[in-house]
Amino acid sequence: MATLYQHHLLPLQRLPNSPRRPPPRLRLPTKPSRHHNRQLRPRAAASTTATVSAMEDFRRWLASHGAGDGGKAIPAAVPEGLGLVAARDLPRGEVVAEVPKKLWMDADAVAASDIGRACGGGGGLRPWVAVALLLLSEVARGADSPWAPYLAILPRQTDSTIFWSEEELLEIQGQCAMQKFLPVVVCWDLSVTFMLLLSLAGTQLLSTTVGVKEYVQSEFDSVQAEIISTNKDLFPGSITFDDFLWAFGMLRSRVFPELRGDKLALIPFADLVNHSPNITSEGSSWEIKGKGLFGRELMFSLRTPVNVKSGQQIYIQYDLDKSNAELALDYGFVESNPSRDSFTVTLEISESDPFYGDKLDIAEANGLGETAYFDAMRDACKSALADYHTTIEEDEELSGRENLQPRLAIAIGVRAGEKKVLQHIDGIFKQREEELDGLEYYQERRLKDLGLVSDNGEIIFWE
Ligand SMILES: C[S@@+](CC[C@H](N)C(=O)[O-])C[C@H]1O[C@@H](n2cnc3c(N)ncnc32)[C@H](O)[C@@H]1O
Repeated sequence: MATLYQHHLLPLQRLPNSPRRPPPRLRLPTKPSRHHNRQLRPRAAASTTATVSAMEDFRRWLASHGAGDGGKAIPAAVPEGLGLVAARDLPRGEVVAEVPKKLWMDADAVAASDIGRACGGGGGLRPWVAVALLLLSEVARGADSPWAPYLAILPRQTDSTIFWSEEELLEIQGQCAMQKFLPVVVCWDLSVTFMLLLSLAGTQLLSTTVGVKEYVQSEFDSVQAEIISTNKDLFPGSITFDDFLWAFGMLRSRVFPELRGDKLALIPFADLVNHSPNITSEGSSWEIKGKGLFGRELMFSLRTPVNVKSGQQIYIQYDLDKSNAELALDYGFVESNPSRDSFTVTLEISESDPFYGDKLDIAEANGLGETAYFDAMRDACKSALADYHTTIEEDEELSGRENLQPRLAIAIGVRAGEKKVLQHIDGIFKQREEELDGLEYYQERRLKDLGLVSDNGEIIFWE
Protein backbone atom coordinates (compact mmCIF):
# COMPACT_ATOMS: atom_id res chain seq x y z
CA MET A 1 0.00 0.00 0.00
CA ALA A 2 2.74 2.44 0.98
CA THR A 3 4.59 1.84 -2.27
CA LEU A 4 1.47 2.21 -4.33
CA TYR A 5 0.48 5.39 -2.59
CA GLN A 6 3.91 6.77 -3.36
CA HIS A 7 3.45 5.80 -6.98
CA HIS A 8 0.68 8.34 -7.18
CA LEU A 9 2.21 10.97 -4.99
CA LEU A 10 5.54 11.24 -6.71
CA PRO A 11 4.24 12.31 -10.10
CA LEU A 12 1.66 14.52 -8.44
CA GLN A 13 4.35 16.45 -6.66
CA ARG A 14 5.78 17.22 -10.04
CA LEU A 15 2.47 18.21 -11.55
CA PRO A 16 3.31 21.05 -13.85
CA ASN A 17 0.30 23.14 -12.94
CA SER A 18 1.24 23.31 -9.30
CA PRO A 19 0.42 26.72 -7.79
CA ARG A 20 4.13 26.99 -6.96
CA ARG A 21 4.90 27.52 -10.62
CA PRO A 22 5.08 31.06 -11.94
CA PRO A 23 1.85 32.22 -13.57
CA PRO A 24 1.61 31.86 -17.35
CA ARG A 25 2.58 34.89 -19.36
CA LEU A 26 0.61 34.26 -22.53
CA ARG A 27 -2.58 36.31 -22.62
CA LEU A 28 -5.25 33.66 -22.88
CA PRO A 29 -8.89 34.29 -23.70
CA THR A 30 -10.72 36.25 -21.06
CA LYS A 31 -14.04 34.42 -21.15
CA PRO A 32 -15.08 34.09 -17.50
CA SER A 33 -14.87 30.53 -16.32
CA ARG A 34 -17.62 28.96 -14.25
CA HIS A 35 -14.93 26.70 -12.85
CA HIS A 36 -13.81 27.26 -9.33
CA ASN A 37 -10.12 26.48 -9.46
CA ARG A 38 -8.51 29.82 -9.97
CA GLN A 39 -5.14 28.92 -8.44
CA LEU A 40 -3.69 27.40 -11.55
CA ARG A 41 -4.45 30.00 -14.11
CA PRO A 42 -5.64 33.27 -12.58
CA ARG A 43 -7.77 34.82 -15.23
CA ALA A 44 -7.99 38.45 -16.11
CA ALA A 45 -11.01 40.16 -14.61
CA ALA A 46 -13.79 40.04 -17.17
CA SER A 47 -17.14 41.62 -16.52
CA THR A 48 -20.39 40.25 -17.81
CA THR A 49 -20.48 43.18 -20.22
CA ALA A 50 -17.14 42.11 -21.68
CA THR A 51 -18.54 38.64 -22.23
CA VAL A 52 -21.66 39.98 -23.88
CA SER A 53 -19.55 42.10 -26.18
CA ALA A 54 -17.23 39.15 -26.90
CA MET A 55 -20.29 37.12 -27.84
CA GLU A 56 -21.54 39.90 -30.07
CA ASP A 57 -18.14 40.12 -31.77
CA PHE A 58 -18.15 36.37 -32.23
CA ARG A 59 -21.64 36.37 -33.78
CA ARG A 60 -20.65 39.20 -36.13
CA TRP A 61 -17.47 37.34 -37.07
CA LEU A 62 -19.47 34.19 -37.86
CA ALA A 63 -21.99 36.11 -39.97
CA SER A 64 -19.26 37.94 -41.89
CA HIS A 65 -17.71 34.58 -42.86
CA GLY A 66 -20.94 32.93 -43.91
CA ALA A 67 -21.07 30.63 -40.89
CA GLY A 68 -24.38 29.66 -39.34
CA ASP A 69 -27.39 28.47 -41.22
CA GLY A 70 -29.92 31.20 -41.40
CA GLY A 71 -29.46 31.95 -37.70
CA LYS A 72 -31.21 28.78 -36.57
CA ALA A 73 -28.78 28.30 -33.68
CA ILE A 74 -27.46 31.14 -31.57
CA PRO A 75 -24.29 30.97 -29.43
CA ALA A 76 -25.41 31.81 -25.91
CA ALA A 77 -24.56 31.46 -22.21
CA VAL A 78 -26.04 28.22 -20.82
CA PRO A 79 -25.46 26.17 -17.63
CA GLU A 80 -22.58 24.28 -19.31
CA GLY A 81 -20.73 27.54 -20.14
CA LEU A 82 -21.56 28.52 -23.70
CA GLY A 83 -23.83 26.52 -25.96
CA LEU A 84 -26.12 26.64 -28.99
CA VAL A 85 -29.71 27.74 -28.48
CA ALA A 86 -32.49 27.22 -31.04
CA ALA A 87 -33.75 30.50 -32.52
CA ARG A 88 -36.97 28.76 -33.63
CA ASP A 89 -38.55 25.32 -33.46
CA LEU A 90 -36.18 22.91 -35.16
CA PRO A 91 -37.15 19.46 -36.40
CA ARG A 92 -34.85 16.48 -35.90
CA GLY A 93 -32.13 16.37 -38.57
CA GLU A 94 -32.25 20.10 -39.30
CA VAL A 95 -28.88 21.69 -40.08
CA VAL A 96 -28.20 24.14 -37.26
CA ALA A 97 -24.61 25.21 -37.96
CA GLU A 98 -22.57 25.40 -41.12
CA VAL A 99 -18.92 26.35 -40.80
CA PRO A 100 -16.78 26.97 -43.90
CA LYS A 101 -13.33 25.42 -44.02
CA LYS A 102 -11.62 28.81 -43.96
CA LEU A 103 -12.65 29.12 -40.30
CA TRP A 104 -11.36 25.70 -39.20
CA MET A 105 -8.13 25.45 -37.24
CA ASP A 106 -6.71 22.34 -38.86
CA ALA A 107 -3.65 20.93 -40.63
CA ASP A 108 -4.25 23.10 -43.72
CA ALA A 109 -4.52 26.21 -41.56
CA VAL A 110 -1.25 25.21 -39.90
CA ALA A 111 0.43 24.69 -43.29
CA ALA A 112 -0.72 28.14 -44.46
CA SER A 113 0.43 29.83 -41.25
CA ASP A 114 3.78 31.11 -40.05
CA ILE A 115 3.95 28.02 -37.86
CA GLY A 116 3.69 25.89 -40.99
CA ARG A 117 6.37 27.96 -42.71
CA ALA A 118 8.63 27.69 -39.67
CA CYS A 119 8.42 23.93 -39.57
CA GLY A 120 8.17 22.87 -43.18
CA GLY A 121 4.38 22.87 -43.47
CA GLY A 122 3.92 21.41 -40.00
CA GLY A 123 3.79 17.92 -41.48
CA GLY A 124 6.58 16.65 -39.23
CA LEU A 125 4.60 17.46 -36.10
CA ARG A 126 1.92 15.33 -34.52
CA PRO A 127 -1.41 16.71 -35.79
CA TRP A 128 -2.59 17.77 -32.34
CA VAL A 129 0.74 19.43 -31.55
CA ALA A 130 0.62 21.35 -34.84
CA VAL A 131 -2.93 22.64 -34.16
CA ALA A 132 -2.04 23.38 -30.52
CA LEU A 133 0.89 25.53 -31.69
CA LEU A 134 -1.35 27.29 -34.21
CA LEU A 135 -3.84 28.00 -31.42
CA LEU A 136 -1.14 29.39 -29.14
CA SER A 137 0.51 31.49 -31.83
CA GLU A 138 -2.88 32.94 -32.83
CA VAL A 139 -3.62 33.77 -29.18
CA ALA A 140 -0.21 35.48 -29.09
CA ARG A 141 -1.22 37.63 -32.10
CA GLY A 142 -4.16 39.03 -30.13
CA ALA A 143 -6.50 41.23 -32.16
CA ASP A 144 -4.40 40.64 -35.32
CA SER A 145 -5.42 37.01 -35.46
CA PRO A 146 -8.13 36.18 -38.00
CA TRP A 147 -9.60 33.91 -35.29
CA ALA A 148 -9.49 36.60 -32.56
CA PRO A 149 -13.29 36.70 -31.90
CA TYR A 150 -13.32 32.90 -31.58
CA LEU A 151 -10.26 32.78 -29.33
CA ALA A 152 -11.86 35.40 -27.08
CA ILE A 153 -14.79 33.13 -26.23
CA LEU A 154 -12.75 30.00 -25.46
CA PRO A 155 -12.80 29.03 -21.77
CA ARG A 156 -9.65 29.38 -19.67
CA GLN A 157 -10.09 25.79 -18.58
CA THR A 158 -12.71 23.08 -18.21
CA ASP A 159 -13.38 20.70 -15.34
CA SER A 160 -11.26 18.06 -17.06
CA THR A 161 -9.06 16.34 -14.48
CA ILE A 162 -5.98 17.64 -16.34
CA PHE A 163 -6.82 21.07 -14.88
CA TRP A 164 -7.38 19.88 -11.32
CA SER A 165 -5.13 20.76 -8.39
CA GLU A 166 -3.30 18.02 -6.49
CA GLU A 167 -5.86 18.23 -3.68
CA GLU A 168 -8.75 17.85 -6.11
CA LEU A 169 -7.08 14.90 -7.81
CA LEU A 170 -6.60 13.13 -4.52
CA GLU A 171 -10.40 13.09 -4.13
CA ILE A 172 -10.49 10.28 -6.65
CA GLN A 173 -7.69 8.23 -5.15
CA GLY A 174 -7.90 4.75 -3.84
CA GLN A 175 -7.71 2.13 -6.50
CA CYS A 176 -4.04 1.29 -6.49
CA ALA A 177 -4.12 -1.94 -4.49
CA MET A 178 -5.01 -3.78 -7.69
CA GLN A 179 -1.42 -3.50 -8.80
CA LYS A 180 -0.31 -5.98 -6.14
CA PHE A 181 0.85 -9.43 -7.09
CA LEU A 182 -1.92 -11.52 -8.55
CA PRO A 183 -1.80 -14.60 -10.68
CA VAL A 184 -3.39 -13.64 -13.99
CA VAL A 185 -3.87 -10.60 -16.14
CA VAL A 186 -7.46 -9.51 -16.40
CA CYS A 187 -9.12 -6.36 -17.63
CA TRP A 188 -12.75 -5.96 -16.76
CA ASP A 189 -15.41 -3.31 -16.79
CA LEU A 190 -19.05 -3.20 -15.89
CA SER A 191 -20.12 -4.43 -19.30
CA VAL A 192 -18.26 -7.56 -18.21
CA THR A 193 -15.91 -7.46 -21.14
CA PHE A 194 -13.29 -10.05 -20.30
CA MET A 195 -9.97 -9.25 -21.92
CA LEU A 196 -6.53 -10.55 -21.25
CA LEU A 197 -3.58 -8.21 -21.12
CA LEU A 198 0.03 -9.15 -20.64
CA SER A 199 1.44 -6.05 -19.08
CA LEU A 200 0.98 -4.13 -15.90
CA ALA A 201 -0.68 -0.79 -16.39
CA GLY A 202 -2.44 1.45 -13.91
CA THR A 203 -5.59 2.53 -15.69
CA GLN A 204 -7.65 4.50 -13.24
CA LEU A 205 -8.49 8.13 -13.60
CA LEU A 206 -5.89 9.49 -11.21
CA SER A 207 -2.94 7.67 -12.74
CA THR A 208 -4.30 8.25 -16.25
CA THR A 209 -4.50 11.98 -15.58
CA VAL A 210 -0.94 12.01 -14.27
CA GLY A 211 0.19 9.95 -17.28
CA VAL A 212 -1.55 12.30 -19.74
CA LYS A 213 0.09 15.32 -18.14
CA GLU A 214 3.48 13.65 -18.32
CA TYR A 215 2.89 12.93 -22.00
CA VAL A 216 1.87 16.54 -22.68
CA GLN A 217 4.93 17.70 -20.72
CA SER A 218 7.26 15.58 -22.87
CA GLU A 219 5.66 16.91 -26.08
CA PHE A 220 5.99 20.41 -24.71
CA ASP A 221 9.67 19.91 -23.90
CA SER A 222 10.32 18.86 -27.53
CA VAL A 223 8.41 21.70 -29.19
CA GLN A 224 9.83 24.18 -26.72
CA ALA A 225 13.36 23.19 -27.71
CA GLU A 226 12.76 22.73 -31.42
CA ILE A 227 10.10 25.29 -32.38
CA ILE A 228 9.04 27.75 -29.69
CA SER A 229 12.50 28.84 -28.56
CA THR A 230 13.77 29.11 -32.14
CA ASN A 231 10.79 31.14 -33.44
CA LYS A 232 10.53 34.01 -30.98
CA ASP A 233 8.71 36.12 -33.56
CA LEU A 234 5.77 33.67 -33.55
CA PHE A 235 5.70 33.39 -29.77
CA PRO A 236 6.79 36.83 -28.53
CA GLY A 237 5.86 36.15 -24.88
CA SER A 238 7.16 32.91 -23.45
CA ILE A 239 4.91 29.88 -23.79
CA THR A 240 4.65 27.89 -20.58
CA PHE A 241 3.65 24.31 -20.02
CA ASP A 242 0.33 25.59 -18.63
CA ASP A 243 -0.34 27.36 -21.94
CA PHE A 244 0.45 24.19 -23.85
CA LEU A 245 -1.74 22.14 -21.51
CA TRP A 246 -4.56 24.65 -22.05
CA ALA A 247 -4.26 24.15 -25.82
CA PHE A 248 -4.24 20.37 -25.34
CA GLY A 249 -7.33 20.63 -23.09
CA MET A 250 -9.15 22.77 -25.65
CA LEU A 251 -8.49 20.23 -28.40
CA ARG A 252 -9.37 17.28 -26.20
CA SER A 253 -12.71 18.78 -25.18
CA ARG A 254 -13.73 20.49 -28.44
CA VAL A 255 -12.60 18.34 -31.34
CA PHE A 256 -15.37 16.07 -32.65
CA PRO A 257 -14.15 12.55 -31.73
CA GLU A 258 -14.23 11.25 -35.33
CA LEU A 259 -11.91 14.04 -36.51
CA ARG A 260 -8.72 12.22 -35.59
CA GLY A 261 -5.16 12.25 -36.89
CA ASP A 262 -4.65 14.50 -39.91
CA LYS A 263 -8.35 15.44 -39.86
CA LEU A 264 -8.08 16.93 -36.38
CA ALA A 265 -9.73 20.36 -36.43
CA LEU A 266 -11.22 22.98 -34.17
CA ILE A 267 -14.50 24.02 -35.77
CA PRO A 268 -15.57 27.38 -34.32
CA PHE A 269 -19.31 27.70 -33.60
CA ALA A 270 -20.06 23.97 -34.08
CA ASP A 271 -17.76 23.28 -31.11
CA LEU A 272 -20.15 25.18 -28.84
CA VAL A 273 -22.61 22.30 -28.89
CA ASN A 274 -22.92 20.61 -25.50
CA HIS A 275 -23.53 16.99 -24.60
CA SER A 276 -26.73 15.52 -23.22
CA PRO A 277 -27.09 11.98 -21.84
CA ASN A 278 -30.68 12.08 -23.14
CA ILE A 279 -29.45 11.94 -26.73
CA THR A 280 -28.91 8.25 -27.27
CA SER A 281 -28.73 8.04 -31.07
CA GLU A 282 -25.57 6.33 -32.30
CA GLY A 283 -25.38 8.20 -35.62
CA SER A 284 -23.12 11.17 -36.15
CA SER A 285 -24.73 14.58 -35.84
CA TRP A 286 -22.44 16.15 -38.40
CA GLU A 287 -20.92 15.77 -41.85
CA ILE A 288 -18.42 17.52 -44.08
CA LYS A 289 -19.83 18.40 -47.46
CA GLY A 290 -18.99 20.47 -50.52
CA LYS A 291 -20.91 23.71 -51.06
CA GLY A 292 -20.82 26.70 -53.39
CA LEU A 293 -19.83 26.61 -57.06
CA PHE A 294 -19.15 22.97 -58.00
CA GLY A 295 -19.25 22.11 -54.31
CA ARG A 296 -15.69 23.36 -53.97
CA GLU A 297 -16.01 24.96 -50.57
CA LEU A 298 -15.92 22.45 -47.76
CA MET A 299 -18.45 23.01 -45.05
CA PHE A 300 -18.80 21.44 -41.60
CA SER A 301 -22.49 20.85 -41.13
CA LEU A 302 -24.05 20.13 -37.72
CA ARG A 303 -27.57 18.74 -37.35
CA THR A 304 -29.81 18.51 -34.34
CA PRO A 305 -30.36 14.85 -33.49
CA VAL A 306 -33.79 15.57 -31.93
CA ASN A 307 -36.61 18.11 -32.24
CA VAL A 308 -35.79 21.28 -30.33
CA LYS A 309 -38.20 24.01 -29.32
CA SER A 310 -37.38 27.65 -29.86
CA GLY A 311 -35.24 28.96 -26.98
CA GLN A 312 -34.11 25.50 -25.91
CA GLN A 313 -30.53 24.35 -26.05
CA ILE A 314 -29.37 22.09 -28.90
CA TYR A 315 -27.46 19.06 -27.63
CA ILE A 316 -25.69 16.11 -29.17
CA GLN A 317 -24.28 12.86 -27.80
CA TYR A 318 -20.48 13.15 -27.54
CA ASP A 319 -19.67 9.47 -27.28
CA LEU A 320 -21.80 6.60 -26.07
CA ASP A 321 -18.75 4.38 -25.54
CA LYS A 322 -16.82 6.57 -23.15
CA SER A 323 -16.67 5.64 -19.48
CA ASN A 324 -17.22 8.26 -16.82
CA ALA A 325 -13.46 8.31 -16.24
CA GLU A 326 -12.93 9.16 -19.92
CA LEU A 327 -15.67 11.81 -19.86
CA ALA A 328 -14.06 13.33 -16.76
CA LEU A 329 -10.64 13.33 -18.41
CA ASP A 330 -11.72 14.66 -21.80
CA TYR A 331 -14.59 17.01 -20.99
CA GLY A 332 -14.84 17.47 -17.24
CA PHE A 333 -18.23 15.98 -16.49
CA VAL A 334 -19.70 12.60 -15.62
CA GLU A 335 -23.11 10.98 -16.00
CA SER A 336 -25.15 9.18 -13.38
CA ASN A 337 -25.76 6.38 -15.92
CA PRO A 338 -24.24 3.21 -14.32
CA SER A 339 -23.17 1.83 -17.70
CA ARG A 340 -20.58 4.65 -17.78
CA ASP A 341 -18.96 3.29 -14.59
CA SER A 342 -15.74 1.43 -15.09
CA PHE A 343 -12.83 -0.03 -13.22
CA THR A 344 -10.12 -1.63 -15.27
CA VAL A 345 -8.37 -4.33 -13.34
CA THR A 346 -4.91 -5.05 -14.67
CA LEU A 347 -3.10 -7.89 -13.01
CA GLU A 348 -0.04 -9.79 -14.07
CA ILE A 349 1.46 -13.20 -14.09
CA SER A 350 4.99 -12.95 -12.86
CA GLU A 351 7.37 -14.45 -15.41
CA SER A 352 9.34 -15.94 -12.53
CA ASP A 353 6.25 -17.82 -11.41
CA PRO A 354 7.09 -21.53 -11.79
CA PHE A 355 3.59 -22.04 -13.20
CA TYR A 356 3.79 -19.03 -15.52
CA GLY A 357 3.04 -21.04 -18.69
CA ASP A 358 0.19 -22.95 -17.17
CA LYS A 359 -1.38 -19.84 -15.65
CA LEU A 360 -1.04 -18.01 -18.94
CA ASP A 361 -2.68 -20.92 -20.67
CA ILE A 362 -5.49 -20.80 -18.15
CA ALA A 363 -5.86 -17.09 -18.62
CA GLU A 364 -5.82 -17.28 -22.41
CA ALA A 365 -8.41 -19.97 -22.48
CA ASN A 366 -10.46 -18.00 -19.97
CA GLY A 367 -10.07 -21.10 -17.83
CA LEU A 368 -11.17 -20.61 -14.28
CA GLY A 369 -9.82 -23.66 -12.56
CA GLU A 370 -8.16 -22.68 -9.31
CA THR A 371 -9.71 -21.69 -6.05
CA ALA A 372 -6.60 -19.62 -5.29
CA TYR A 373 -7.30 -17.49 -8.35
CA PHE A 374 -10.78 -16.65 -7.14
CA ASP A 375 -9.49 -15.95 -3.67
CA ALA A 376 -6.86 -13.63 -5.13
CA MET A 377 -9.38 -11.81 -7.29
CA ARG A 378 -11.78 -11.45 -4.42
CA ASP A 379 -9.01 -10.36 -2.05
CA ALA A 380 -7.89 -7.81 -4.63
CA CYS A 381 -11.41 -6.42 -4.98
CA LYS A 382 -11.78 -6.17 -1.22
CA SER A 383 -8.34 -4.63 -0.86
CA ALA A 384 -9.05 -2.07 -3.58
CA LEU A 385 -12.42 -1.27 -2.03
CA ALA A 386 -10.79 -0.80 1.37
CA ASP A 387 -8.39 1.75 -0.11
CA TYR A 388 -11.14 4.26 -0.84
CA HIS A 389 -11.60 6.82 1.85
CA THR A 390 -15.38 6.69 1.64
CA THR A 391 -18.06 4.03 1.26
CA ILE A 392 -20.56 3.94 -1.61
CA GLU A 393 -23.26 4.96 0.86
CA GLU A 394 -21.21 7.97 1.97
CA ASP A 395 -20.59 8.89 -1.68
CA GLU A 396 -24.30 8.65 -2.41
CA GLU A 397 -25.11 10.81 0.57
CA LEU A 398 -22.48 13.36 -0.52
CA SER A 399 -23.64 13.40 -4.13
CA GLY A 400 -27.19 14.16 -2.99
CA ARG A 401 -26.08 17.39 -1.34
CA GLU A 402 -27.00 20.70 -2.87
CA ASN A 403 -24.52 23.09 -4.49
CA LEU A 404 -21.82 20.48 -4.86
CA GLN A 405 -18.72 21.88 -6.58
CA PRO A 406 -18.56 20.40 -10.11
CA ARG A 407 -15.14 18.82 -9.56
CA LEU A 408 -16.19 17.23 -6.27
CA ALA A 409 -19.29 15.88 -8.02
CA ILE A 410 -17.04 14.35 -10.71
CA ALA A 411 -14.67 12.84 -8.14
CA ILE A 412 -17.56 11.34 -6.16
CA GLY A 413 -19.23 10.05 -9.35
CA VAL A 414 -16.06 8.38 -10.62
CA ARG A 415 -14.94 6.82 -7.34
CA ALA A 416 -18.47 5.58 -6.50
CA GLY A 417 -18.66 4.09 -10.01
CA GLU A 418 -15.32 2.33 -9.59
CA LYS A 419 -16.44 0.87 -6.26
CA LYS A 420 -19.70 -0.39 -7.75
CA VAL A 421 -17.77 -2.11 -10.53
CA LEU A 422 -15.39 -3.67 -8.00
CA GLN A 423 -18.34 -4.95 -5.99
CA HIS A 424 -19.82 -6.28 -9.21
CA ILE A 425 -16.57 -8.11 -10.11
CA ASP A 426 -16.36 -9.49 -6.59
CA GLY A 427 -19.94 -10.72 -6.87
CA ILE A 428 -19.20 -12.46 -10.17
CA PHE A 429 -16.08 -14.15 -8.80
CA LYS A 430 -17.98 -15.19 -5.69
CA GLN A 431 -20.65 -16.77 -7.86
CA ARG A 432 -18.09 -18.50 -10.11
CA GLU A 433 -16.23 -19.71 -7.03
CA GLU A 434 -19.41 -21.40 -5.87
CA GLU A 435 -19.73 -23.04 -9.30
CA LEU A 436 -16.14 -24.30 -9.32
CA ASP A 437 -16.97 -27.92 -8.84
CA GLY A 438 -18.84 -27.96 -12.12
CA LEU A 439 -15.97 -26.43 -14.10
CA GLU A 440 -13.56 -28.28 -16.27
CA TYR A 441 -10.13 -28.40 -14.72
CA TYR A 442 -7.12 -27.37 -16.68
CA GLN A 443 -5.49 -30.79 -16.53
CA GLU A 444 -8.68 -32.40 -17.74
CA ARG A 445 -9.01 -29.93 -20.60
CA ARG A 446 -5.42 -30.53 -21.68
CA LEU A 447 -5.97 -34.29 -21.75
CA LYS A 448 -9.14 -33.70 -23.75
CA ASP A 449 -7.23 -31.54 -26.23
CA LEU A 450 -4.79 -34.42 -26.66
CA GLY A 451 -7.65 -36.81 -27.27
CA LEU A 452 -6.90 -38.67 -24.05
CA VAL A 453 -10.13 -38.00 -22.27
CA SER A 454 -13.71 -38.41 -23.43
CA ASP A 455 -16.44 -35.86 -23.14
CA ASN A 456 -17.77 -37.64 -20.06
CA GLY A 457 -14.36 -37.19 -18.39
CA GLU A 458 -13.08 -40.77 -18.67
CA ILE A 459 -9.49 -41.41 -19.70
CA ILE A 460 -9.32 -43.11 -23.09
CA PHE A 461 -6.96 -46.08 -23.23
CA TRP A 462 -5.85 -46.99 -26.75
CA GLU A 463 -3.72 -49.97 -25.91
C1 LIG B 1 -17.31 21.16 -27.11
S1 LIG B 1 -17.25 22.16 -25.71
C2 LIG B 1 -18.88 22.81 -25.67
C3 LIG B 1 -18.87 24.32 -25.44
C4 LIG B 1 -18.54 24.73 -24.05
N1 LIG B 1 -19.70 24.57 -23.19
C5 LIG B 1 -18.04 26.17 -23.97
O1 LIG B 1 -18.44 26.89 -23.05
O2 LIG B 1 -17.23 26.57 -24.77
C6 LIG B 1 -17.21 20.90 -24.48
C7 LIG B 1 -17.19 21.42 -23.06
O3 LIG B 1 -18.48 21.90 -22.70
C8 LIG B 1 -18.81 21.52 -21.37
N2 LIG B 1 -19.94 20.57 -21.41
C9 LIG B 1 -20.49 20.03 -22.52
N3 LIG B 1 -21.52 19.23 -22.20
C10 LIG B 1 -21.62 19.27 -20.86
C11 LIG B 1 -22.49 18.63 -19.90
N4 LIG B 1 -23.47 17.82 -20.27
N5 LIG B 1 -22.29 18.91 -18.59
C12 LIG B 1 -21.30 19.72 -18.18
N6 LIG B 1 -20.44 20.34 -19.04
C13 LIG B 1 -20.61 20.12 -20.36
C14 LIG B 1 -17.56 20.86 -20.80
O4 LIG B 1 -16.78 21.87 -20.20
C15 LIG B 1 -16.85 20.36 -22.05
O5 LIG B 1 -15.47 20.22 -21.86
